[in-house]
Amino acid sequence: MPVVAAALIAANGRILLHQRKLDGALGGLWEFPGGKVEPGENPDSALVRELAEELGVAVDPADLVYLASASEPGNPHVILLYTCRVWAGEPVCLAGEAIAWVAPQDLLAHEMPPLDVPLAQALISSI
Ligand SMILES: Nc1nc2c([nH]c(=O)n2[C@H]2C[C@H](O)[C@@H](COP(=O)(O)OP(=O)(O)OP(=O)(O)O)O2)c(=O)[nH]1
Repeated sequence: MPVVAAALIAANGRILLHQRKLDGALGGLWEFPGGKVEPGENPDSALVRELAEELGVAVDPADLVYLASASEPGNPHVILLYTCRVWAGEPVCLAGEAIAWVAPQDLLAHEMPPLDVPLAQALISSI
């Protein structure tokens, strides 16, 4: 089951993390915003939709740059991480518990779901 996620990278180098709702699956953990690819969608269009739903921003699929994927034994989900440096609108928290702009060196200090950890490491290595 494909899941797509984005590292929004601001001009000052900070990266947006999204805190999941406290009461749901993986509650309270900090992740890269995104979600499941629905039937009939391709990964880019799913991520554009999720970023609009979760953050209220408009992203051009051409500004999504694939970076890395993560999966784990026994879990049907595979997460594809894209970076994005261009969007329209100021991100706000529409669906989760909170958002935060985090310096790269502080990413791993945030408690993350398991698959977001190697994605964060790949991101840190890439910038
Ligand atoms: N970000 C993240 N998601 C994970 C991990 N492990 C894992 O099973 N997942 C699952 C939880 C969700 O079912 C799915 C991510 O989708 P989501 O819950 O954020 O987005 P969504 O809005 O499309 O999903 P939903 O509310 O309809 O269930 O991936 C992980 O390590 N990180």
